[in-house]
Amino acid sequence: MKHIRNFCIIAHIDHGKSTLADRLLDYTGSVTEREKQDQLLDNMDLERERGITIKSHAIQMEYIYNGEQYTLNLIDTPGHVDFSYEVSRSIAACEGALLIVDAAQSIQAQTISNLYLALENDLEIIPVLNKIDLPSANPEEVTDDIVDLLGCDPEEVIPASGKTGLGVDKILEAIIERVPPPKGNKEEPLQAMIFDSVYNPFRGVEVIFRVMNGEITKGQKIKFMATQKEYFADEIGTLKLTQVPKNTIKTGDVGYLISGIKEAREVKVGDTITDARTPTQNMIAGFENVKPMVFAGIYPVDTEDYEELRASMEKLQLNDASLVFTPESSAALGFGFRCGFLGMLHMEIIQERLEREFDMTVITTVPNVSYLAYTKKDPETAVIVNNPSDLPEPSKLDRVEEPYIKATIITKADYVGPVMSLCIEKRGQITNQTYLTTERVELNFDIPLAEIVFDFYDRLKTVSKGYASFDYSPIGMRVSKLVKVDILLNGQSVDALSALIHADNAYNIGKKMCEKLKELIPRQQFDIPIQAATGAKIISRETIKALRKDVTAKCYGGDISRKRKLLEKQKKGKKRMRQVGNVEIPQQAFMAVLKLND
Ligand SMILES: Nc1nc2c(ncn2[C@@H]2O[C@H](COP(=O)(O)OP(=O)(O)OP(=O)(O)O)[C@@H](O)[C@H]2O)c(=O)[nH]1
Repeated sequence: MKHIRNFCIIAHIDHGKSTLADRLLDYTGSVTEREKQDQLLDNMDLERERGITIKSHAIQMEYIYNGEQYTLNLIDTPGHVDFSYEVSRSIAACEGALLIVDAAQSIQAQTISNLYLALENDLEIIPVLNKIDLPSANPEEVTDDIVDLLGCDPEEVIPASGKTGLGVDKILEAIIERVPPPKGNKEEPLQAMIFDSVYNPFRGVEVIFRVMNGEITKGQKIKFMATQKEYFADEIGTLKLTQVPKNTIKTGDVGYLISGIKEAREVKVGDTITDARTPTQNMIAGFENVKPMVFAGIYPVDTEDYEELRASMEKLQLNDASLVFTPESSAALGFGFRCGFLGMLHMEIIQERLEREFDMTVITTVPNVSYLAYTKKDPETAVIVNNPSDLPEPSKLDRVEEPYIKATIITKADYVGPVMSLCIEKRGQITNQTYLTTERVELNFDIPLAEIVFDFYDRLKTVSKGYASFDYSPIGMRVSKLVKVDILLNGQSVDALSALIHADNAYNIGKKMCEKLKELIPRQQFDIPIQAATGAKIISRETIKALRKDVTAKCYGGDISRKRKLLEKQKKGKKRMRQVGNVEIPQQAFMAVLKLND
């Protein structure tokens, strides 16, 4: 155990985490030339394209220092707020963290929020000043920022470059010297924490764990404490670039486990693995069932594809336990599913995977967060509202609660005004404002999750000209005045277009919705009135004028190739249209409420 070091890398997005991780692997000789791909740790196609480490993995390196061999387990942490629970569990599996700060960008919101997580878990922090090769680097200033943030000595900050490899040796030295070896007792019953799982269609779910106490042996009968399920440890081993099977994984070490688990749902990140016969009495603290944060309806474009969509979603769920769905039906869209996602990025990923892996074209409805409603009849029992149509009638409603988050924003002093206005427009309450330097300010807000999951980040980028970084964490439910805004097309209410909106904004948003839908819904042979309503009250109205005859006439005569192009364009456009009553609605219209400020 004395020769094991478990560490993770925490950084703001794009500060060079993956590049530096690759360098560490290189330097310790953990990778052969052949195995070198440009971003070793990001091996899912989608991840690579987006440049975001979606799933955390672990990798083991061997390093000889002062004549002694050390095992270094690098535990990768996902870089997006949607996956913050996984980050917290990965951090809990370590004793130390490299805190990487870009020498040109300095400290950003994610640097701070990840740092807090690491400090809560008592990790030893090794500050790394990265990208010092950049001409725009500001090493002295940024070192001062780091010293201020951590209260450390300037000498503790390691200057480095993932690009040139400078400083990598110093980083490895610091990991061995400064990060404490794992504690734990090998005589105690097995107690290991699951911090990740990977789905393999041939071998079943691969569980990634860190042994806290005791040890795990191949063939041992084990139990997962949260799910109460028992398995045999068919194969265990350590994670190098490939899996290396072993007979035991000892106290303090990190490994993988394969035991024929077919569904990702059976493996819960944060759960404790123990021995089935002599179980530990203590589950590792911090286990939580991950809860979806954002809900949306997913419907097949073609109603006949419903069963196929169900089969595809079930397959997706096998390898993505955080995706949840229940059947629902909509008067406008027919049969589909109400799906729960960890966040907007997760939702986009699922939609994209449905298209790529299953060739399903789907209509997604306006996403919403999960509310709690209490009725006058039973004001103690919460009704979970994941769909606007689940909201009880206003006359029966006692109160509604919505999820709030604590937001951390770091920006330049020049943009404090616009950033504050944006937060206030989004119903945020400022709780703190700290000048990190004379130039840079940290702002804290309590703000409803519903206001930030959609377009907040884009708006923030615009008002700060890109000089703002942002991160958040949930802080619970608060009472809120919410109303359901319905949209009527041709006098008919289209349930899939309804949205839950704060009462003070209902009129404004209803009006903008009508205007946006007028832009998005193609003109047809007849006038289409668009109305927004709360309850029986119409709050806004627009009309899509009927097509004039001579517009269609354009399709006749003239150049044949042009006509074909036009037809093709129409066909493509059709792909994501839904006929509701006698009105054709394109996919964008179902998302209109998200694009009101475009
Ligand atoms: N000049 C210079 N560029 C670097 C250095 N390290 C990383 N980069 C570049 O910075 C960008 C981001 O690097 P990544 O390693 O992907 O950053 P990351 O923090 O892993 O990003 P996420 O995984 O998306 O959070 C890439 O374009 C890298 O080529 C460095 O030391 N010097």
